[in-house]
Amino acid sequence: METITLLWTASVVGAGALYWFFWVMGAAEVQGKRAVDLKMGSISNDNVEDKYNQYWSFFRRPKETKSDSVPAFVDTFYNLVTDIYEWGWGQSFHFSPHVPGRSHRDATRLHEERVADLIGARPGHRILDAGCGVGGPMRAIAAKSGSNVVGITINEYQVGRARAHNRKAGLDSLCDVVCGNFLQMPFEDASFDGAYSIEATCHAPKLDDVYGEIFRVLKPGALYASYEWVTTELYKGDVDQEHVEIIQGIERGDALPGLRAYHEIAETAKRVGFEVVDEKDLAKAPAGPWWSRLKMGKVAYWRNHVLVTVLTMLKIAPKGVVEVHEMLYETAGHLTRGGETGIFTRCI
Ligand SMILES: C=C(CC[C@@H](C)[C@H]1CC[C@H]2C3=CC[C@H]4[C@H](C)[C@@H](O)CC[C@]4(C)[C@H]3CC[C@]12C)C(C)C
Ligand SMILES: C[S@@+](CC[C@H](N)C(=O)[O-])C[C@H]1O[C@@H](n2cnc3c(N)ncnc32)[C@H](O)[C@@H]1O
Repeated sequence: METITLLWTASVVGAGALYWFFWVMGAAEVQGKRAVDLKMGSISNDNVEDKYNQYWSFFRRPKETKSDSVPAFVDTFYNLVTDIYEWGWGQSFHFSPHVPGRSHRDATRLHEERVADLIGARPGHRILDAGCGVGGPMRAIAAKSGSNVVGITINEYQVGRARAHNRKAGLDSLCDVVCGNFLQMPFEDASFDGAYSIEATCHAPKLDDVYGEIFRVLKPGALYASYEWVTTELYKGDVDQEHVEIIQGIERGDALPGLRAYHEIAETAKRVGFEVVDEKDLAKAPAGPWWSRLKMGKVAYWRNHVLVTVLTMLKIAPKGVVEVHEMLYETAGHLTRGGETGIFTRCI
């Protein structure tokens, strides 16, 4: 009798612990994805490992990537990482300056709403989001400004996720999402009243191409704001091997065909026809460090590693997820070092 009671108690406690570990702790972000729901975008379970290996060999030497193939490999990258990003970061795939006393969620929203102010978005406007992810920024900007936002992403899986989130947030009448390449957009000339891109155009092999397309679809006089990833004047790739490793680590783990230098952004914008009204390094004071959120996540990363390993062993998550997760963990280290050394920043 006692043994039965003991076994019964042990199994109830065990089941409770498993439930807590996978479902309660598994929801890394409030309202986020759960570990048991991790898919690898539109890649079938049997192909995840192969796709990851193909991605990895393509981006091993980022500056040598073939321009024409970049969008296809960026698409593969987002098939591999979209669910992990949503699970561990939320619906906005970008960094935000740390705001003392405010949560990450608030800081993210403030950073997104700033875009609506910068481009003067208002009700009746049609605004372009070039590289929209699963639409965190588009929902914040549409809700704040009342404008209609049209997002474009190269990744079909993200289109489905973004549309589902838009419906759930009751914003589907203001937010629309299309699958396409921002280097050749399926939009008429002069058909938008404003545009923005948040940490997305860094995926373009040539910045001229995507800026040129955005300029084409904007009405004359309309405003465009872009949050960019760049190296700073402190980056000394010709003499400092550690600098090279950090920057290549960022490029490899984020599907970037080569980071640009800070000064190239405004130069390119002018070259394609824009007038540059303002530019800023988003890491400079009074902005708090954008990489602090990455540093604080160490315990969560370990828990996530255990979760993906166990789920792969149980065949709930596809083979290859552990490798993708490890790649992201390493990338987080390179991004943190890039921020701390000041050789890498985000600018507008
Ligand atoms: C703009 C881009 C993406 C920026 C960030 C949203 C992502 C960059 C690195 C990602 C992450 C790193 C570590 C992951 C962690 C190991 C895992 O357990 C949970 C998810 C991470 C925190 C993940 C989340 C998104 C990033 C911070 C690029 C692609 C241009
Ligand atoms: C880091 S995510 C940022 C997403 C979104 N701006 C956000 O902040 O949540 C980069 C986005 O750019 C998109 N992207 C990259 N290259 C693209 C291309 N050639 N055409 C369209 N979208 C692209 C990706 O699919 C992804 O949605």
